[in-house]
Amino acid sequence: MTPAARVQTAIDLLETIIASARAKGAPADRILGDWFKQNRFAGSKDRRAIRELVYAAIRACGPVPNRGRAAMLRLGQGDPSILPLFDGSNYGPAPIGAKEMPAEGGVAPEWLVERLAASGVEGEEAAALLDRAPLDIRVNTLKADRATLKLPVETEPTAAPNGLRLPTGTQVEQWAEYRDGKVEVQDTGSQLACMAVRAQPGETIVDLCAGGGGKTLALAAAMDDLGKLVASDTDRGRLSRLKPRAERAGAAMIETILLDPKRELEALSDLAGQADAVLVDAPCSGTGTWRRNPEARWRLDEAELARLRAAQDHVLDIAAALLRPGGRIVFVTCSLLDEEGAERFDAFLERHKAMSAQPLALPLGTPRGQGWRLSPYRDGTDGFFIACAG
Ligand SMILES: C[S@@+](CC[C@H](N)C(=O)[O-])C[C@H]1O[C@@H](n2cnc3c(N)ncnc32)[C@H](O)[C@@H]1O
Repeated sequence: MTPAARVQTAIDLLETIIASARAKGAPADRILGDWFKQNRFAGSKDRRAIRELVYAAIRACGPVPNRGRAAMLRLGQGDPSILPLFDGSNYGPAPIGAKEMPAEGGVAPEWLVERLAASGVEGEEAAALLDRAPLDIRVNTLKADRATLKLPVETEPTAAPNGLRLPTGTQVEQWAEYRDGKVEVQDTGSQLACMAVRAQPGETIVDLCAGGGGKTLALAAAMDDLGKLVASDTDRGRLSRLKPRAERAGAAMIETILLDPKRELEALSDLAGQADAVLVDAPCSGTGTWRRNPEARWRLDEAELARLRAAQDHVLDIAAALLRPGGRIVFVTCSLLDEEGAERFDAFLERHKAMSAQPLALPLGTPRGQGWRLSPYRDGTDGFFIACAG
C-alpha cells in the first residue's frame, strides 16, 4: 500500500471506530482486527502503519471527532508527514478543502478534563495519560526467578519485586518462557496493586472482581500456591479466561466462582466472615489506562461514571461481608478520578465505622486521600488508586 492509501484506510477505520464509540459498540482493537482479517492484501508493514495512524489520531482528538477525516487532519497538525498525503492520488485521501477543519485536540472531552483537574491531574500529568505505555512483565515465582531467568531480549528490573520492563513491541506471547508460564504480561502498577494485598501462603484470599485473573495469578504466586484463593466475577467470558492461564502458570490453588449481579453473596456465602484479605479491583472508567486504550475517553459519560461509582460502593460492601475480623480489604481502581478512588474509599469507611485506613508500603506512588496514587507521569505505570482498610 502507498503511504496515502494507508492514511485513507486509517480514515475509513476511524469513521467506523467513531460510530462505534458513539453507539457503545465494538472497541477499536476489534474493529482493526476484523479489518485486517478481511483484507489480507494488507501486509504486516501496512497493518503496523495503519494501526499506528489510527491510534495516534485517537490520541490526538480530545472529544469524539465528527469524522475520520477530521481526526486525521488533527493528527496532521502535529505530524508534518501526514498533510502532504491528502493529495487525491489513487486510494489516497482527497485534497483538503478550503473550509475543512481538523477535529478538536486536547486530552479528553471538556467535562472530563475538568473532573481530572478537580482530582489534581492537569498539565503534563494529564497529557501523560496519553503517552505510549511501556511493556512490563511479571516473572512468575511459581516457575522462575527474576535474578536468574534468561530471556530473549534485554530487560530492566522495575520497582515491582518480580517485574521487568521490555523493549516496546516485544512479542512476548511467542516466547517459550511465556508458553511455559514463567512470565505474564502485567503493568508495574497492577503488580504493585497485588503487592498491596500482602498475600501470604496459607491465607484465605478473595479476588472479588477477578476478570481474566491477571491479579489472581500474581496473588497465587505470592501465596506460593498454598492456601485458599477464590477468583470471582460477574462476567462469565472474562472469568473463563483464567483457567488456561492458571494452568500455564502452575497455580493449582485458584477456585473460580461466577457471580450473579446483585446476588453475589449467595454464591460466596461459604466465605462470609472468613477471608484474611479481599482484593477489590473494582469496575471503573479506566482513566489510568488511556495509554493502552485511548478510545475509552470517547465512550465515557456522566451516566456511566455514576453507574461505576455505585458499582464501586457495591463491591466494597460485598468485600466487607467476606472479611474475617482483623482481615484487610485492598481497594483498587485504574482511574485517577477521586470520585472513583479516594472519595469511594472515604465513603466506604463512613459506612463501615469499625474499619480504618491502613498504611501502604509501595516502592512507587504518592499519597492520595486515605490511600495511594500511581500515575503514568510520576511513576511510569498505569494510573491507579490503591487503598487498604482493616
Ligand atoms: C477492573 S476489572 C478487573 C480486572 C482484573 N482484576 C485483572 O486484573 O485482570 C473489574 C471487573 O469487575 C467485574 N465486576 C463488575 N461488577 C461486579 C460485581 N458486582 N461483582 C464482582 N465483579 C464485578 C467486571 O466484570 C470486571 O471484570
